[in-house]
Amino acid sequence: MQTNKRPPASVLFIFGGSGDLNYRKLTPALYNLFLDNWMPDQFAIAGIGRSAYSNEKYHEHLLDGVTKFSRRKGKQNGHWTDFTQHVSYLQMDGDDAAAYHKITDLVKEKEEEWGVHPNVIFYLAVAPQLVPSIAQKLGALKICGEKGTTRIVVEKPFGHDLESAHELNLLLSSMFAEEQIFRIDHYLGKETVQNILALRFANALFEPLWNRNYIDHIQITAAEAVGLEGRGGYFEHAGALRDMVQNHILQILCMIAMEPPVSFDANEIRNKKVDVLNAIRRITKEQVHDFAVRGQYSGGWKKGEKVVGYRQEEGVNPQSNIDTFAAVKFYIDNWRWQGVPIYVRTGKFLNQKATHITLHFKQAPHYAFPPESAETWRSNRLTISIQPNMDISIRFQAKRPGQTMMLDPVDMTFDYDAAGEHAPEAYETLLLDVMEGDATLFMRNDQVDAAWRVIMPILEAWENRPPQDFPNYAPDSWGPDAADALLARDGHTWLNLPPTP
Ligand SMILES: NC(=O)C1=CN([C@@H]2O[C@H](COP(=O)(O)OP(=O)(O)OC[C@H]3O[C@@H](n4cnc5c(N)ncnc54)[C@H](OP(=O)(O)O)[C@@H]3O)[C@@H](O)[C@H]2O)C=CC1
Ligand SMILES: O=C1O[C@H](COP(=O)(O)O)[C@@H](O)[C@H](O)[C@H]1O
Repeated sequence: MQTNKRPPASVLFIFGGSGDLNYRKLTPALYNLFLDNWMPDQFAIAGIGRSAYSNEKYHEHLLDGVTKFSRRKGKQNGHWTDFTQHVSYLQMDGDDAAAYHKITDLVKEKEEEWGVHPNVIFYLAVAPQLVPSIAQKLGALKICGEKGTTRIVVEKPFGHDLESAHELNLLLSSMFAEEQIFRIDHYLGKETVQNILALRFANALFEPLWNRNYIDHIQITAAEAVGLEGRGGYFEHAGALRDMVQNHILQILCMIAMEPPVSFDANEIRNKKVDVLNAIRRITKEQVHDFAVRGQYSGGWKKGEKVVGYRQEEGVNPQSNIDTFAAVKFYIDNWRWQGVPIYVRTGKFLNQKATHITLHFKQAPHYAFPPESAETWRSNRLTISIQPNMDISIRFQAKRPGQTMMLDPVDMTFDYDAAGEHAPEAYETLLLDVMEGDATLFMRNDQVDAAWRVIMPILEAWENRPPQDFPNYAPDSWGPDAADALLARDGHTWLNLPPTP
């Protein structure tokens, strides 16, 4: 085991301890932190839910998730019993204020056992509508007065729209100081997303080109090959624009477009990011049609298997107008990005899982090579692949070997997978940051508000104007034709990278 500077003693309460997020992501991440020797010397994790579990059954349930979803794929499960010494289950209803003594009792017990006052972390991995009720009850607990040692982690989506996000922010800040509130967006914990800052600001090579003088347009794709995976009840209240664009995609856009930070202080990074969100040109409701495209998948075939359409999924209204695909063209009105379109798209049941960002460079001002080789002239681009590939690739023109001056596009690639032996999962990084109290990779209240402000006109226009053509894309495709038209109008096409072998 490596020696790490580990966080102080901590008790972590996971509301939603019996839920999907904890099963798939949180416990596998915590177990990996334990295996990599990042967990504190003294720690306790308590899963919370209404379902009945003995500690033993709870551990079995969690081990199943670890075996299926951990990046270690079941390897090193031999240390599981040691890990579970720290894990318990508290059966309680988050709406029942009288049950909250179970929390203070456990904290007291650990305090006595360890002889120190531990950090207390409340992770709210529950449906958004439960968050205010739980947060209110937590705020009333005596331990929540311990500024700095008590933290609350709130999962996305943060609110349902600008107004509800604003109300939730008010509620949380009436009980917790801003530095105690961790609004999570797991994309910010992804290694390759964090590497955007290193690429841009640790190298003198790219920054001089990173602006409207050299960049023609930018594309951000966050395509998913999976469908709803049983989350129909949630998705019916969300849709792709709320689920992915308002948070993950806008956060990536901020990292691509932000000005160089003076330091890596959490507030400095967040200030620079919020500047980007505030500079995004507001689309008026009347313009939405020209700037945004929505889609919903039909039934059909996916990799040889018959699948139902969105409207036939469990928990979905058979006449649902919810978007399972969204594409938007943004402009950033500032000196760096004026006039550079930024196209973003996301969707369920698309052709492949692929998240990548591409900066397409402008053509060289004069082409002195034979016209036969001009076909691929436009191909200078820099691609940052977030997942499943983790790499950065630069495409440029090179001479084709031979006696004639013919050019071909070639790629020079940095493979992040090969460099970092065991890249931590996003939730590992973020949970460790919470235990350490580092909020750099979390959203501040004004960032959340600003992101909602960007998408509100689109949401409102879509809600007021029901789509006439849903369902409008087939599973395994790249979304509706209108998404291609959005770029074609500007003379561009979406970059669809070849699938991972
Ligand atoms: N699943 C995922 O991959 C992702 C989820 N998220 C977010 O995480 C949050 C949780 O999602 P997910 O885990 O999928 O949802 P689930 O429906 O799987 O889990 C919900 C959890 O909430 C608990 N719960 C519900 N009502 C109460 C109550 N009154 N008191 C105490 N506990 C309660 C449930 O436990 P019980 O029924 O036992 O009471 C269950 O553990 C959501 O905000 C979601 O958007 C974000 C990113 C990815
Ligand atoms: O937050 C969410 O993200 C997942 C996609 O996450 P990824 O890390 O697998 O790219 C998405 O499926 C889900 O709908 C959304 O709520």
